[in-house]
Amino acid sequence: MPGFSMPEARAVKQIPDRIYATPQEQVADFVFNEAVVRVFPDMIKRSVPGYPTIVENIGVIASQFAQPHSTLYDLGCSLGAVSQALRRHVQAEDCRVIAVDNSSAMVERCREYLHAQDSMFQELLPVEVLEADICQLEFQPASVVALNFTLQFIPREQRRDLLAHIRQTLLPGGALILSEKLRFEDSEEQELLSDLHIAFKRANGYSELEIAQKRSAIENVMKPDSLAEHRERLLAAGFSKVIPWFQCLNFASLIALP
Ligand SMILES: C[S@@+](CC[C@H](N)C(=O)[O-])C[C@H]1O[C@@H](n2cnc3c(N)ncnc32)[C@H](O)[C@@H]1O
Ligand SMILES: O=C(O)C(=O)C[C@]1(C(=O)O)C=C[C@@H](O)C=C1
Repeated sequence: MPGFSMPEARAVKQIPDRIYATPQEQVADFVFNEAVVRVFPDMIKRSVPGYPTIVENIGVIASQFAQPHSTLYDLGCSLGAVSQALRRHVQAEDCRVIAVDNSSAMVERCREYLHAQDSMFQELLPVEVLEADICQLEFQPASVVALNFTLQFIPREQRRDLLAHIRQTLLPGGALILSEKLRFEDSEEQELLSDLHIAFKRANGYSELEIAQKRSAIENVMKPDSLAEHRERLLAAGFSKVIPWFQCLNFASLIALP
């Protein structure tokens, strides 16, 4: 399938993530800084089961919801993997992509990667990369909004307002695509799926030390919700329907319809 060959991804230098490989006296809270930016493509692929499939299929799903003359948002874009997938798949007339992140290190590198995509392909959708807080953003009328592993980093008390704001910005026929790490209310399910996630990381070459230190680094900054919490909050924010389309271990992606 030509759409799945990801030529741009191959052009990105894959520096291995060794950030937590040496013992740290005190593990600092995780931040999306320059050190993380350097290894991010490797880190996210080895940490999130199904990540390449999710990213590519966000492009495919978006192509079904994109409306002519509208904006497509990639919120918490990091290095722009989702923006690149949107540009590979969306054919609707006169669309543009707005990618937003509040990490200046991410934004700088994201712009470089999107320029590289521009130099390799013709007739790509125009893209703009904004350094901004997505909770403070003035949205343009949009047909597709992607939050790919971003909402879990937004303080819990701000999540509902952000989703309500996104709902108000969505055009009829559009969609929000929301991917998140999940937590489970059933303790056996929680234990099994988080053990399997650890096994996934181990199978991808992370040591016990790396896994443990990364866990301490993210526990104060990344707060996953359950599927039921996501569904309730999306409905409370004004979405009419929530459709899970992907789950691998404790990572899932949902389509929410206006
Ligand atoms: C796990 S990464 C997202 C991965 C990316 N969407 C992808 O598919 O490769 C989370 C991103 O959200 C960004 N972020 C967190 N809080 C944000 C906020 N309030 N406004 C904008 N970006 C934010 C972080 O800087 C980080 O780049
Ligand atoms: O849950 C974990 O252990 C993770 O490493 C997950 C996760 C994420 O879901 O965004 C956390 C931070 C990094 O951005 C990459 C992956």
